[in-house]
Amino acid sequence: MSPVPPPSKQIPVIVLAGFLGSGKTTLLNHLLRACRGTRIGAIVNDFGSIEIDAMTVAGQLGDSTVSLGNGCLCCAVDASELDVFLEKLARPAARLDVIVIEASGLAEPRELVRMVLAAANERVVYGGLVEVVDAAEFDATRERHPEIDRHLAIADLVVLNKTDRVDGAARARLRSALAALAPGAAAVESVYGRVDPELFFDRRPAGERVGQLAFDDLLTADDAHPGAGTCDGSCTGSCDAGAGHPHASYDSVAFTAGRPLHPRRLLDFLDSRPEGLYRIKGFVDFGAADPRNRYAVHAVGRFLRFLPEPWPAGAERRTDLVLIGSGIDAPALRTALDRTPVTDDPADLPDERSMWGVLRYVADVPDVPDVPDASGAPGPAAAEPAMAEPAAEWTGEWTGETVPGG
Ligand SMILES: Nc1nc2c(ncn2[C@@H]2O[C@H](COP(=O)(O)OP(=O)(O)OP(=O)(O)O)[C@@H](O)[C@H]2O)c(=O)[nH]1
Repeated sequence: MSPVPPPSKQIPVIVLAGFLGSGKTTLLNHLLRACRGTRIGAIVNDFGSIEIDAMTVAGQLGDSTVSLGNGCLCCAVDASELDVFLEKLARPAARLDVIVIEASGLAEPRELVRMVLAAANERVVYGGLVEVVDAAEFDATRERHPEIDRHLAIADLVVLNKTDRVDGAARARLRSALAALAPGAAAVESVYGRVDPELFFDRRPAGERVGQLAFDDLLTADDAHPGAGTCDGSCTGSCDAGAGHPHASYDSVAFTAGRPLHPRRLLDFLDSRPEGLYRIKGFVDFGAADPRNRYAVHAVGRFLRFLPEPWPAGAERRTDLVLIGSGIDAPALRTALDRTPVTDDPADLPDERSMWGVLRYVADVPDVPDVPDASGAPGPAAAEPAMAEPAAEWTGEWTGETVPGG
């Protein structure tokens, strides 16, 4: 009997990687909003026990969004878990054109790529590795995590994000550093992840670059995950199986509160956060201090930003935060956070002025169009952002540029 031929149309699976806070979710949100009829399936692999990224991915996508939950996909025993999710997304009824896996900011992209390549599902094909780089934090991150060089070396597309946070000279320097680190990869700059979606939907960079990242290379790589096969995939960062991965030395703290937080006390907590606490993300309920809005909070390094957005209809009023850092005292952080909710003491009720500290970190949200279509009109999906973002002009112009040396 002859083997069953693979289906004619295979769905590219793109791995979207990048260090903590580099802008992966922002970019994925942009793609989902600017897709113009292209059907995208998203797999969000979050780190920490609350799935903040899954909550922020635009529109929630219903059946098309699969969050892998707590832990790091790269630690899964084998690719079977990923296969289950890919199977679900690749079924013909879902009619997807592309699947994007947003890796945890601490995932080892090589492992994720290997898993996609090894996927049993014949309806999917590996579509390339996109590495998002935070222009403002790149040097510091690279110092702490030299393995970033290894990630860039296998990238098919490098997105130099947050270029609004650096000047022209720094941008040029970063571009040439990335050219050396990611030879052969296309490079593109962006602000708030606003890259041309065509880069993701119509191109299959890896297919055209056989040799850069071949299946065999990955299977025989001698620097493979030393602990692969020993972790159940539910690690929260202290798992030994991840030794050698960026997350090996990281811990996460998940904090949930049903009571509103006191703005002043939360600000005190944030202003005094320890150096090693690299990333904070989530949603805050300030209760009576602003009953209309919940506040998305993002801290990356010393950068802090609050983004108010109206509470979704029917959403439970509560606070969910994930804190990720290295060398952090998790119990002490939890104790400090436990002190931030408002108490029953009437004198403790926040007033209007209590919000001033928070408002210092709220960005203006000018009304700018998203990536224009061929007619110059703003994309239709741009009208309904799921998460308020400080908007910025799209500067992620596709240059088709291949970095010298490639
Ligand atoms: N100034 C500036 N901020 C940005 C840009 N892109 C993203 N951000 C902000 O950076 C923070 C982190 O962005 P995310 O998209 O959540 O980053 P991430 O890589 O998904 O983060 P992890 O899931 O923790 O790894 C958020 O506050 C974003 O609004 C940008 O181009 N410029």
